[in-house]
Amino acid sequence: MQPLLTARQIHEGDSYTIAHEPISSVDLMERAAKAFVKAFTEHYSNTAQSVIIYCGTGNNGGDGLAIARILNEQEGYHKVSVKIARFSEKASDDFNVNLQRLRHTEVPVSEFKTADELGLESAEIIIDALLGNGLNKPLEGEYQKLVHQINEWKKTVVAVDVPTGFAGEGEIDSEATMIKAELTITFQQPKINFLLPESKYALKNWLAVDIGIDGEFTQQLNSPYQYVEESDIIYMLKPRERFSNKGTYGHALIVAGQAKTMGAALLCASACVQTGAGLTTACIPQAGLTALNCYMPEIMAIVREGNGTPEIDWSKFSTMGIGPGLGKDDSSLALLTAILTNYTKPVVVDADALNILAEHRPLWACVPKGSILTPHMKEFDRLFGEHKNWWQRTQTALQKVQELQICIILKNDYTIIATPEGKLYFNSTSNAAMATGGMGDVLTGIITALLAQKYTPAEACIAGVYLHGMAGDDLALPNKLMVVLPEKVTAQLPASMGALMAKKISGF
Ligand SMILES: NC(=O)C1=CN([C@@H]2O[C@H](COP(=O)(O)OP(=O)(O)OC[C@H]3O[C@@H](n4cnc5c(N)ncnc54)[C@H](O)[C@@H]3O)[C@@H](O)[C@H]2O)[C@H](O)CC1
Ligand SMILES: [K+]
Repeated sequence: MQPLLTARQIHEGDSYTIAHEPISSVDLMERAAKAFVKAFTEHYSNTAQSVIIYCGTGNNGGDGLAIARILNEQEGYHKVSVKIARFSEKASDDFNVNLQRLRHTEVPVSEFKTADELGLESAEIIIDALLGNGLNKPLEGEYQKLVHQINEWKKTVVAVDVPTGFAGEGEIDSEATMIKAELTITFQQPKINFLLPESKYALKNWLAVDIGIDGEFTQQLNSPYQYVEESDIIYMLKPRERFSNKGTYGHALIVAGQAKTMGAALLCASACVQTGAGLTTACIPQAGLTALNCYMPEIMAIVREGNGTPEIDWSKFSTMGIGPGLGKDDSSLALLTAILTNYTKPVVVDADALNILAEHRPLWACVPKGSILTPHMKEFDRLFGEHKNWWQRTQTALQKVQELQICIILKNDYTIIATPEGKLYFNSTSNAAMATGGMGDVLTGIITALLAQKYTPAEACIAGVYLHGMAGDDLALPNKLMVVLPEKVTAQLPASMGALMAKKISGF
């Protein structure tokens, strides 16, 4: 896991690294500038392009000055120039050192005291090194004017560490003034807010470059915010053992579907099978039985007849996934109530089952500890009330998982998993080609299968969300697909899991 740190913790990480590596702060800045330049030149390789670097007078500006020198002297970008915004008397020491160094190069440097002094900008690329992680209030005055001006030019902007005016954590005000950057090259770790949807106002793309901040130190800060990486899933993944049989991998029950929404049940149950549950039974309406048998003969059925609740032998099942296409009528309510009052092991609650929960608060007390709720944004707000922004949702999720002793999977680009230990895990796989109906049903099937195979609820969430996104990436990215259907993701799962297991066996 990569810990995601707040601005203050990032600053602590810098100071610790400076003191204990040891390295001087100006050398750390040089390392950061070099890492930025390496990524920049990979993306904007035409050295004949004109590049202007707008610098503040703090350390973000200091980075900008070092970047200008390195681009010019080491990378052959001869049309690099620098403009310094002298909006305050203050300048950091490392800014001053780098200004002296830059004066020994051919890079033209000019300064301005007000945004009005600027004429039209002729450079093709703007590097934003005005303010970084030191932002301590929304932009106003000259900074606000300057950032508006830069955005109006509609040039390609590449931000150093964070787009100026964008706060790395806390509520994002979509009305606030911030640089709109094509690419943000950030140091060491994505800032927490890069992973929330409102970051789209300032960031189109981002990438993180390693600048050698002490990893042991940042781990022990025990941040509640974590970024899930491939190695975490490889570590968690359990092999299929010799002499194992279907009983080894659990028996999952998928409670889903109505006559007109059988697709959701089929997608969910088939994903459960493909993720390796030893046995999968689907509790479906009579009308769906033929479809189920034709779609995937591996799945067994418990048939719901009319509006009655079927007999279920609770002891037979390792876990249950409930909700896709289930509907919210009285029979669905009765079925969900029967499950939650009779079954005590962790279950996965999705879709219509979440909506039933939202409308029947007394049922919440019956949700088995360790259960997993998988809402998208609207379902989340139906359950826990309206939220103005995603930061608020993350904080509510943190609070609710501890209160109810459950896990919550809040679905999005970087799906957020909240666990009862008070952690938020941000997933790093998936892509926009996967944004189609039915994808959530597949996720529920995957997570149910992992619970059946004795993964802990937190592991089932973290690994399930990762594998779901990974299968989608494995299909969409190499083949440049615009759209990936849930059924294809399901079919891809064994191969994607197998690829991770092969890495595990070969020691990565
Ligand atoms: N590990 C790392 O990530 C490293 C980061 N580096 C770079 O350092 C900056 C952070 O530098 P800092 O000097 O702390 O802050 P800024 O340059 O972002 O800001 C300077 C200064 O500006 C003032 N200020 C804050 N908000 C406002 C505002 N809204 N209006 C006006 N003035 C404002 C405040 O006084 C700030 O101190 C980080 O982003 C990286 O780019 C290091 O180079 C290496 C290690
Ligand atoms: K910046």
